Amino acid sequence: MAAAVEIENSIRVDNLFSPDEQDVDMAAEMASLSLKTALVSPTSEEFEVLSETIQERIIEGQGETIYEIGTGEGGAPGLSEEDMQASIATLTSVAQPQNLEMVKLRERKEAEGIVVEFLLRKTLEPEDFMEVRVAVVGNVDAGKSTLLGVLTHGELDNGRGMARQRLFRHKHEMESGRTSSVGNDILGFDSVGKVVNKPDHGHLDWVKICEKASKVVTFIDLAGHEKYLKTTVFGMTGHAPDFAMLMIGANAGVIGMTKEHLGLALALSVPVFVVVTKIDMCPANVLQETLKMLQRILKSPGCRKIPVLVQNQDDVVCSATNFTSERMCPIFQVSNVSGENLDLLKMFMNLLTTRVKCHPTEPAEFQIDDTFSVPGVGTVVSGTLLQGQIRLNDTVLLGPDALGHFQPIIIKSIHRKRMAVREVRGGQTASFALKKIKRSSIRKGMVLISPRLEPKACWEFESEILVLHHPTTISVRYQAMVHVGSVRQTATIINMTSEHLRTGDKAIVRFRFIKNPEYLKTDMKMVFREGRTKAIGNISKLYPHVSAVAQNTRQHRAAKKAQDANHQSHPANEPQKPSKRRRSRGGTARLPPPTIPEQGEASSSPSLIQRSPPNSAVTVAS
Ligand SMILES: Nc1nc2c(ncn2[C@@H]2O[C@H](COP(=O)(O)OP(=O)(O)OP(=O)(O)O)[C@@H](O)[C@H]2O)c(=O)[nH]1
Repeated sequence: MAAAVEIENSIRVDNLFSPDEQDVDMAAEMASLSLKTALVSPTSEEFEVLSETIQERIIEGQGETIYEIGTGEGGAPGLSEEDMQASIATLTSVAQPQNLEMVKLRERKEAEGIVVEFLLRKTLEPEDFMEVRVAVVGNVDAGKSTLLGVLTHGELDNGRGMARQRLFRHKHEMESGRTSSVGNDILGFDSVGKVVNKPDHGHLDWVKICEKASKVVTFIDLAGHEKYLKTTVFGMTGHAPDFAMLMIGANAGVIGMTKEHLGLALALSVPVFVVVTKIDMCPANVLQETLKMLQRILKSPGCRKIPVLVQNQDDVVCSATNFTSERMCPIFQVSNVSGENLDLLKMFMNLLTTRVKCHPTEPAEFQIDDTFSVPGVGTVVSGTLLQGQIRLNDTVLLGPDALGHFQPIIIKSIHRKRMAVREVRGGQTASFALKKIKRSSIRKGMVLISPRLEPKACWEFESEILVLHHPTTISVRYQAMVHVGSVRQTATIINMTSEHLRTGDKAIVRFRFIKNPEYLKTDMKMVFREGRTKAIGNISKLYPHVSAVAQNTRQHRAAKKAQDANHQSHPANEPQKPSKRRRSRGGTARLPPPTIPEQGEASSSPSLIQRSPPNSAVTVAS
């Protein structure tokens, strides 16, 4: 018996300290894969490991990856023509059984031969496609709507607003030539990166695009005019863009709302690329001036970006593959009239991948950015699935309502870009038809959420904020609009770590929503604004809403008593009751108006990113 134990133990010890043969083999195969000649003539085991590695990379890249041949250990980069052909043949035999299309992106000469990069992209089912969301921002007349018209409809502009006509949604937009609402346009790429948009008499069939596409880029076209800034902020927070495309007219340069929009993208940590338009009508010296100014702003301590002028396909591959790092800022120079460099921009968009990493096992979380009542279908909500997966007939929780409650609801049907599908994954936008619910009981900012998350709504939250601009000072009881995800609601400052806040000041501030409790999470980015007053922040603490029943427990009464005693010295921190006069008028409970009147709202006041302390993420020397 004792001997048996000894033997058993010795086996265990052996196992612990010396890897078994299989592990040794595996390690050797992995090591051989890092050689630059790994694909020239792999053994069957090495081939197996290569297949698995590529499969993992495709899953990680949500359907695609870029593979470089000719670099690695074993000497200076580059392979002979013969070795390169053998390597490409190996990669092809790995790709084919996995249903991967191979597209050569670029080839370069190195010290010992050539290096080639391939895009490997999975051919998806007709009802599936990868998704990337790009928010389009920039000053009025920068050419935003025109560029989207040209990209999505494949016809150049005439310089007098022809291309944008296809995108305007309202009569007043047709007449004024100005975008006023958040618009969506899509550009589909097939598995080899060709554009699949084929307008039929000027009309785009989204379902056809999605069926043919492996990747669909959704443009969130945001208004350039200052009076629509509220809509623009909502587009940047509520539509969860992966990237922001900042458009600048070459002639006009960095003017008006350009810095404001750049600052917004920086504040929300959305990677930015710049498109300078109208190069066909801009004198060379003016274009140089615009580029110089732009580069100076991007490199300034507040932005700390690395501007990269994209001039050829090499630059495109290089900037697209490094773009997810927020530091890099590719700059394109295009003309919507002559079409110059539009192919580079399209190639870049084809290579972008969503920043949301999807783990289907995570509990679902969907933020609602719009609601509809569709005849014959019923109530429909649209928005973005931030994590997890939602399938047809799933039961999810909808909320919070005015009392902070969430109610179970069944998903009746799902559309992605107007196409009926059976499921949605994290990072994708969708519309859901919901069973047994009136549209009027749903508001933007509500969520559909997995019951596993046991969601709680909150009236109050704490945020570390930085004031980007305020003409005077902000104090307790100040009210302004809070934007967090698709939540857009006025909130009141009920206390903060400083007595007053001026432009450039930082503080921890406790807010209270005035109308409804909301579903929030810590670390969400928020924008707090009223007119030109703006602050940005990171939510650091939530005060979950406690229902009336729960509030009546003995512990809660005791806690409340203690809190009341505390608040006696700070009456301003009390949640407010409506005044008698308001109650008699049937008014809702609101806190008094801001103590600081809005002054000096002249258009010359500093922009969002002009004044903030050094090292803050958004200080830009103008
Ligand atoms: N010559 C030339 N004209 C252009 C180019 N791009 C746009 N335009 C013209 O510039 C004008 C303004 O373009 P829009 O696309 O409406 O500008 P926008 O940025 O969408 O403006 P808002 O919707 O108000 O924010 C139109 O008359 C376009 O025809 C270009 O590359 N070259």
